[in-house]
Amino acid sequence: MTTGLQISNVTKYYAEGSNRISALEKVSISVEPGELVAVVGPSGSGKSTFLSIAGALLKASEGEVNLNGHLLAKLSDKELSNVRLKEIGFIMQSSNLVPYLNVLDQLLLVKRMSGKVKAADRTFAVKLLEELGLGSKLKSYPEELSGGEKQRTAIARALINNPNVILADEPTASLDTKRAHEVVSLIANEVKSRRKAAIMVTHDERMLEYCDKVYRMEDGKLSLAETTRLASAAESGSFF
Ligand SMILES: Nc1ncnc2c1ncn2[C@@H]1O[C@H](COP(=O)(O)OP(=O)(O)OP(=O)(O)O)[C@@H](O)[C@H]1O
Repeated sequence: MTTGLQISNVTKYYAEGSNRISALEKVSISVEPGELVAVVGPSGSGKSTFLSIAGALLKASEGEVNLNGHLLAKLSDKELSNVRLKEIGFIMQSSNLVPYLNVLDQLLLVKRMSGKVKAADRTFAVKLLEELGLGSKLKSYPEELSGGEKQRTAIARALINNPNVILADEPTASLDTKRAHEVVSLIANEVKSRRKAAIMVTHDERMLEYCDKVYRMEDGKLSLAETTRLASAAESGSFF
């Protein structure tokens, strides 16, 4: 079975009155297990549309998305929601934690949504939280956590169902530099050690050092950024 994420020639049109605007044009990318790729690009270039299609939240107008061996266009709505729950871990800009659940229960809630919570699930949740430096915070509520701790809880929550694909949308948007490095290096470690295929949309050039490849989205077209161009552009601040 093919694993990871393969997106081939995906085009997305939005209807706007009688016009249609094309938000993505023949976008192709392949992300292997254990690989973390970044997607950068200006506002309105198509990054959110791209991540929504990769995450089975939006259907492509043309082209093919193969997620972990599933051709998304062939799945029913029920099958798609199952794929989102069990095979994709989403990490968003803000951690979106449930205010009245403690850290451990944030993870167990996700397990509960996909079936009964077993003793092994609880053990795995504790292990993940310890791995992410939250071993002493299992019983803490979101309001008692720092921004970085909240985002680390969100990373653990994204991993609790052991998905093969991780999609992160600006995961450092609400963090200071130190916390941002902490969070992205933890994402990179989990991606490597647990062999996830991961895409991170980011505006934050400081985070690119953790990524295996950097792609640039411009006017709905995705291209691999050349390392040399990237380094010099990031230095001059012209890349974003
Ligand atoms: N639901 C929609 N209906 C019509 N047009 C849309 C819709 N969603 C996005 N667009 C348009 O598609 C293009 C790509 O938008 P998208 O949100 O994917 O860009 P983005 O790179 O994520 O931007 P940002 O960095 O500001 O979040 C833009 O021109 C946007 O106006």
